[in-house]
Amino acid sequence: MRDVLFCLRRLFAIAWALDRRRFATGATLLLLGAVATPVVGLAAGGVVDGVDAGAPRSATAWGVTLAVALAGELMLAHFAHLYYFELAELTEERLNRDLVRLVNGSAHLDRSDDPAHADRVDLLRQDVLQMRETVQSGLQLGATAVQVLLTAAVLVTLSPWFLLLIAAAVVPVVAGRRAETQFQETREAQSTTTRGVRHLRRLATSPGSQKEIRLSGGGDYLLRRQRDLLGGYRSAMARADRRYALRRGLGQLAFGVAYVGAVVWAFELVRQGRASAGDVVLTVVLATQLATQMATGIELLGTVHRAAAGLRRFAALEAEQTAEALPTAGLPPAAATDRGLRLEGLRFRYPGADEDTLRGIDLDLPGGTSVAVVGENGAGKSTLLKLLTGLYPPTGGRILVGGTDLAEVAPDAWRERTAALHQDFARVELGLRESVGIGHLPAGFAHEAVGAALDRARADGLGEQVGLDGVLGTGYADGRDLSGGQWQAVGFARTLMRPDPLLLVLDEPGSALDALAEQRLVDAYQETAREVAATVGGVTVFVTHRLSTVQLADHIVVLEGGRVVEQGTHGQLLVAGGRYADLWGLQARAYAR
Ligand SMILES: Nc1ncnc2c1ncn2[C@@H]1O[C@H](COP(=O)(O)OP(=O)(O)OP(=O)(O)O)[C@@H](O)[C@H]1O
Repeated sequence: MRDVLFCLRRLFAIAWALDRRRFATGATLLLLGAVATPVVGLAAGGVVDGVDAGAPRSATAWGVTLAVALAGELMLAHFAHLYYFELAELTEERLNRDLVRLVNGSAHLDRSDDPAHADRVDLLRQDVLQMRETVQSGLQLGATAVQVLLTAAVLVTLSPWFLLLIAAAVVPVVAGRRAETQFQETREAQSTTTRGVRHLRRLATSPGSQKEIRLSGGGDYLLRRQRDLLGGYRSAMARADRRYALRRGLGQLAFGVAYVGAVVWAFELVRQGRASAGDVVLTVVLATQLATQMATGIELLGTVHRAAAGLRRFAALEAEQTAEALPTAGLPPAAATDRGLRLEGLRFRYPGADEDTLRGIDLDLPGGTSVAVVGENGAGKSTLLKLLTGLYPPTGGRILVGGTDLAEVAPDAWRERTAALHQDFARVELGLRESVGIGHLPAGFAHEAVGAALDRARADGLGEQVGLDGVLGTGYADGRDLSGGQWQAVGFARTLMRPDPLLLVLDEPGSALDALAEQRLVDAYQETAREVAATVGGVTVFVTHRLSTVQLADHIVVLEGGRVVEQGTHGQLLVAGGRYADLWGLQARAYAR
């Protein structure tokens, strides 16, 4: 019951804050409709007693009451629905917004990389979809509770033994709750499977991956994988469903026996002369109503109870995020720095991983320089960039920005001074202006600012082709899909919206570009970096596998197994004849062939 009260308190508080008038009117109409239900029983008994006693006036008065109560029961519930339906929609929307804020509100990305957290967020997305129904169910549950209480009060005035009927009515409630909890546990245990199925479905149907799936003929394989996953899921859920139905059925059976006993007892009271024929009708009507009310109540309780589990998940996430919320306090980063960045004994281990990805990195990156980070797949290059941009806190060592430990700098303020294009950049399917302008909201999507960012990213041609208000992506009827390189250029322009960044980060610009386009992109970046270096002394760090691009950097860092194994200029590293020289030789031979 605690769960149910918690859920109702929370949802009603949101609904009340969103629209008091609608909430109060909907609830009042529902309650009036609830009162009408037991009145139907009283009036039906009154009619029978009136007729039995040969009192036509009384019978007529009760008849009119019966008609009004029946009409009220139907009409009031209908009008109430008009009010609370919209309110429920508003509540669901609000929770959706809260979820987006929560998922994006933590200081670091650690949680997003945790599969258990991903499962929880996935469940929460489904939970929020149910909240609309829950608000309605919660209000109806309140009205049903009033109905049950009134019905019970009337029955008890006939005979205290009818209390047993009410006690029996609790059995299906308890059994239903148990069944619901078990069902929920099974559902949660299956969340990894459902997430997997959804991923496979998206993979097989989304425009982004469909080309590859079709060409590789992998569709059948994905379907088989889905079938296998679903096979296990369905049998687990079918078992849970059967257990659920059995527990609830047994609960209902207990009430059914008590119901028959109550009707028999009413006839016995008449036989003893302690009750009238009208009382028997009243008992039959009310006991039937009680059965329906309890069944409805269990159904509604189930919905609210299910939602309570979701709201608890929500509250837990909220509490965790509040504890880890982006601290607003902290030092501001230096307005300008020629000391650049310094990494001291930097170590990092991903949450849940068995070993460190970065194993003690010491680097000096003076302000105004461009730094290329190279190394084999998995060397830790992208991880290093994530730490520099503050997406993760180091698990050891520190990063100094202009001499100040990054851990002491306000994360928000640091983010405002970094511009980053990651390997898995976002394809923001909105208008070109928004897709670029979202990189720096204070600029207010202004034509000049967005146009300048597109120019700097050398994507002005795209601006002319699509138009600043042209819609990107196939998610819209009038949207236009872009090539991988064009999407990257939009992402690049987005990063260049940031004014005066102290750190510019570019992770594998060549992943979607040909060599020439990558060179243009890096040139554009270098140019921006030079401008920034001249004004604030920013550092540019880029990761690429193309050494033709790397050679232009002021400083080259070679990572291997999370450690710096070499560093220097292109010339110095070639002379040193180490790892970099080997890689250079390999790529030069490949080009010469
Ligand atoms: N979110 C994560 N959780 C756990 N381990 C991770 C995560 N991201 C990366 N790793 C691991 O950290 C190591 C370094 O990954 P990283 O992406 O930094 O390498 P990289 O040098 O950028 O590789 P690539 O050239 O392939 O992009 C890899 O072994 C990878 O499996």
